[in-house]
Amino acid sequence: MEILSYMEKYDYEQMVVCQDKQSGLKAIIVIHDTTLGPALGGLRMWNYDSEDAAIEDALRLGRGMTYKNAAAGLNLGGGKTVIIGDPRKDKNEAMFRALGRFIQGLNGRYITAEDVGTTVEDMDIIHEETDFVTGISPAFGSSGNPSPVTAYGVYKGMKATAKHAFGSDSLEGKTIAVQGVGNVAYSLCEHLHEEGANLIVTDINKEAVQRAVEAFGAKAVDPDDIIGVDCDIFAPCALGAVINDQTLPKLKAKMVAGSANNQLLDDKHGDILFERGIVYAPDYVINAGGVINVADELLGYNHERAMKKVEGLYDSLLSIYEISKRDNIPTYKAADRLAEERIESMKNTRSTFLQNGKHALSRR
Ligand SMILES: NC(=O)c1ccc[n+]([C@@H]2O[C@H](COP(=O)([O-])OP(=O)(O)OC[C@H]3O[C@@H](n4cnc5c(N)ncnc54)[C@H](O)[C@@H]3O)[C@@H](O)[C@H]2O)c1
Ligand SMILES: CC(C)C[C@H](N)C(=O)O
Repeated sequence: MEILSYMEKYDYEQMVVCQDKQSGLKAIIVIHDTTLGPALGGLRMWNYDSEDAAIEDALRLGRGMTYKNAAAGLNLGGGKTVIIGDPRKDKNEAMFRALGRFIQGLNGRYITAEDVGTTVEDMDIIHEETDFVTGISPAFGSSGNPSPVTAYGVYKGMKATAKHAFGSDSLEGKTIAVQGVGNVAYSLCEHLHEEGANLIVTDINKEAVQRAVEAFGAKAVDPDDIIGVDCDIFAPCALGAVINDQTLPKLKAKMVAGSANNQLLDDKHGDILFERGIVYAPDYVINAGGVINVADELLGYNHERAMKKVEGLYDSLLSIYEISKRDNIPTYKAADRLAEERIESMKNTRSTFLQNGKHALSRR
């Protein structure tokens, strides 16, 4: 890919390519935009098919974090890191220590946390080398694993979306197709099961499927079949770009609401959902619970305060649906507009002259 042209098109600030031969670390850190504050975004470890695929994923995810943090009202910019490798086979301590040193070298421009393929234990190792990591063990006064909080936010957001799509926020008796039952989705299924929803699940990991079948009486289907099952709600909770030209014709759900980042392959797929009357919960709004939770660490972690903000995702989504209805625009566009307006308004504030972060006359 033409990296610099892509970065120019979407106005990225920085991409750092990290290599450490001894530990096998091959990582890409992307900082998209720091207008609102340091870039906070998770660390994904995935067995990418190619370096290009990893770079593209890091770039897309980093930009998504700018929008997520802005829409969530956080004073944080957006960034992301990916490590190329199989999280089940290729992890070692030195790899995360090496990455921690690269992150420390950015001097606070980027702060990391968990994403697909990484755990609290990995963050604890990174923490040996840098302060710029969140989601570490609660023993350090940190917030721990963000996944259950992300799941709670998705659950609340799903209820708000159901209110808009079906006229009631009850999920009792609704059939919900869940794609990927990993950390976030398992916890989401607990909430949905408790409320009386019928679950259909899939995963490329058979053990994850079995766990959900046993715990929630979920029906299991093959990964290729999940998109076309008869259901009320499709919940993408695996990887990105699942709403695309191939999957859209098969989709039977009335709404799409899940934890996955970058669910739309392209904006045009959000337009098609809107034209078909399928309510789409903008991914970076509904899945912001985790980042809201880890961001609270920067203030001195307070669980109640963080959860109160996560509860607010219900109303944030209702406001987005209101704008979408009023202005007859797709929901993803309504969300983008809110995020972009916040960033633009702060750009102006940031342009006020300060010398080394201080008032110009502060040496007197
Ligand atoms: N962890 C968080 O707090 C958080 C916060 C916001 C967004 N997200 C996003 O939510 C999604 C899930 O994150 P997670 O932390 O639960 O990750 P995870 O790795 O625990 O779970 C993802 C699951 O998806 C499965 N999967 C991958 N490809 C699949 C496919 N093609 N079909 C079916 N299943 C597939 C994996 O086997 C895994 O079980 C990701 O897109 C992530 O970026 C996570
Ligand atoms: C900061 C982390 C909790 C980020 C999370 N993986 C997300 O995509 O929002």
